[in-house]
Amino acid sequence: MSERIAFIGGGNMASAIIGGLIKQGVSPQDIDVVEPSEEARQQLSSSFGITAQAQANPSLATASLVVWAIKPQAFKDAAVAAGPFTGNALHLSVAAGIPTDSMAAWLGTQRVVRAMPNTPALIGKGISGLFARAGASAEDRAQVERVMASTGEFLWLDTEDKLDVVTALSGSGPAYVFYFMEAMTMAGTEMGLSREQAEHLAVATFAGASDLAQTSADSPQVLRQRVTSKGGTTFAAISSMEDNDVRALFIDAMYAARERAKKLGAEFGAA
Ligand SMILES: NC(=O)c1ccc[n+]([C@@H]2O[C@H](COP(=O)([O-])OP(=O)(O)OC[C@H]3O[C@@H](n4cnc5c(N)ncnc54)[C@H](OP(=O)(O)O)[C@@H]3O)[C@@H](O)[C@H]2O)c1
Ligand code: PRO
Repeated sequence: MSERIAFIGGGNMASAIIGGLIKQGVSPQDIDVVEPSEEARQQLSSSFGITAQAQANPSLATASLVVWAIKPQAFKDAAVAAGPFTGNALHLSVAAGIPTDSMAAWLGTQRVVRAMPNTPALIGKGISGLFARAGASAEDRAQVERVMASTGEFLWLDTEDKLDVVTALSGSGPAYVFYFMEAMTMAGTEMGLSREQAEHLAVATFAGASDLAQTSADSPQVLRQRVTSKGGTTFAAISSMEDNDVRALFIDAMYAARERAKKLGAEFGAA
């Protein structure tokens, strides 16, 4: 990758992608970042040696790819500020909800792709859903794949609305996993383990179970059944969860996340 890449927004997700690109051999000198927060600019400088700009400026015109890594709420204003300099670039957004229709209208180009990554991207173990607008060429898609591969796995979606589902599942998903880790740690501590012991056991359990699910030919359901001896301890725990409708509540929570993605798009994507 010898092309220049500009990031609009230099926070968590931008840093995860930039970290992956630099590990892949991209020079920090080929990366521009627009980031209004001084603290975030300092972080980019100390982590990656990148001197970020406080606002959009004509130097963005040298970028062949612009990555939009800002909150949906800030997208339109940022697009209006940077759009005049980026007309010739391919645009890749990681923002939840904001539709490519809006981006195409704000930026005056059809070369728009959306990605929904997740924070394990920070260690190259993310997974992203990707959707390309019809105006993005095969080479545009290939360029996006090269960038997103630096953060982990990716899969292409055939319709844009499925990105909201990916957002609810794997985009927000790490938070669900951490939430369960927190609950397991809390329970283990209440029952007499030290906090460190309980957290260690919870984190290692998720890591081991995830590796097992990834490498096994069996489904998560079968793997769960293998842990669950009839009349045993796991059976007691799973029965308690089923009696309390934990599965249904969890599914409700994911619908709430998808709904929020749609609302963010409708509210902040309005042209
Ligand atoms: N975090 C995740 O797990 C995750 C996963 C998938 C997708 N995403 C998406 O990624 C996007 C960014 O999320 P994030 O977690 O990286 O947020 P973040 O850490 O808050 O980073 C966004 C950065 O953009 C800056 N910003 C605000 N207005 C700007 C402007 N006009 N031009 C340039 N930069 C501007 C913010 O500065 P201030 O703080 O000063 O406002 C902030 O530093 C969101 O749209 C989110 O939906 C996030
Ligand atoms: N973080 C962003 C949010 O919570 C998008 C997916 C993960 O809105």
